[in-house]
Amino acid sequence: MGGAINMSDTLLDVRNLTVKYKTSNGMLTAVSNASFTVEEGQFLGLVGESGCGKSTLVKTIMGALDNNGKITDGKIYFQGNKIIDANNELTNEKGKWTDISWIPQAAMNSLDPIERINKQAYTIAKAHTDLSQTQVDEKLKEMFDIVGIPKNRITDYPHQFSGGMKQRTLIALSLFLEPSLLIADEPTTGLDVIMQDQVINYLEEIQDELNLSVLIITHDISVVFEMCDWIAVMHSGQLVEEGHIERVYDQTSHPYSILLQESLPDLRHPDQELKVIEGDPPQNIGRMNYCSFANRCPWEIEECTAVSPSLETVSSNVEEDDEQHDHNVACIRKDTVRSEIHGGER
Ligand SMILES: Nc1ncnc2c1ncn2[C@@H]1O[C@H](COP(=O)(O)OP(=O)(O)OP(=O)(O)O)[C@@H](O)[C@H]1O
Repeated sequence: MGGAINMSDTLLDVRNLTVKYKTSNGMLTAVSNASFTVEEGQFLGLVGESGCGKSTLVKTIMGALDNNGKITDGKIYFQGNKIIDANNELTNEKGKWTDISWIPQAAMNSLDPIERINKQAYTIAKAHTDLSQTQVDEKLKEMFDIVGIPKNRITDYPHQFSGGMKQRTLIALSLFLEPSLLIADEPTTGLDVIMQDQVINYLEEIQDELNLSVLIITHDISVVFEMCDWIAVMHSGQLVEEGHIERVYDQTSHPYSILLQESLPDLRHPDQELKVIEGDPPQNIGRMNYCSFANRCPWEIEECTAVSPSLETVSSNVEEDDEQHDHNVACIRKDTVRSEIHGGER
């Protein structure tokens, strides 16, 4: 788990974002009224099962939404500047691409197999900077050092690396232009446990050495508990729980997060019996004026299908102004759920 961070400036600020896709069945809501921030130096883990809208959120931030996708509400700010809103207006395009670096899902396969790594880095650099090949090589060597690959291997071809090394090469390639924010989509998926561990360790090292902010997108809540300072849990387009990792781990409060935690192996409790989350998320066609988890939720009552719950701070036993311990949950039954699960701890 990541260490304590110094809360300072807000780097990324996503406010009330709703993104829809035009489909043959109507407008599908992929992200509904989502708000969250990434602070300087923070590791935020955005977690949820396949199809919940994680990639849509990231593509929106990067201005890379599919053609049939549209922001219907909300705004995104980066370093205080609005970079995108419902008019798809991009106000800071050049800055955005060098300050935010994105490793898309399955990006390992996007490394060009017939081009040396340092040449690929030069191609990336050329699009944004005036750096020479020699300057690129120097920067890349520094990054190879941080991710634990010998510097002299910057001239290798991708096929000369193992899966974990390729993933770390991608991290190096995404960092050598010194972005403020790295967005890593499923950085450990498809790697074996040892390589997953390596990638996690190197990302932690990067946090220490570069004071970088990282948004990690994953379906694996244990990866988030292992390496992030903050967590945001998403279910079928809605952010359902978010907060400081320690609080969310100790007092998980949204029914989906509770079941998600019980459905995946927990590195701290390897003997725990795994449960299955029954049912499927709804097809969010039209307005989302309901809780997307209602039809799968053991605590569901009629009202859950009649309102879209917003994130609200849950009671905590720390000082009220201690922002680092914020813990927000979008569930109209959160008090009942919390008292059943955590009893007197509330
Ligand atoms: N171009 C598109 N057109 C129509 N629907 C789409 C499109 N892209 C995504 N969707 C739908 O939007 C919803 C969110 O998809 P998204 O890819 O953002 O989820 P995800 O959480 O990233 O899933 P995964 O982890 O499998 O990539 C899903 O219901 C998906 O089917």
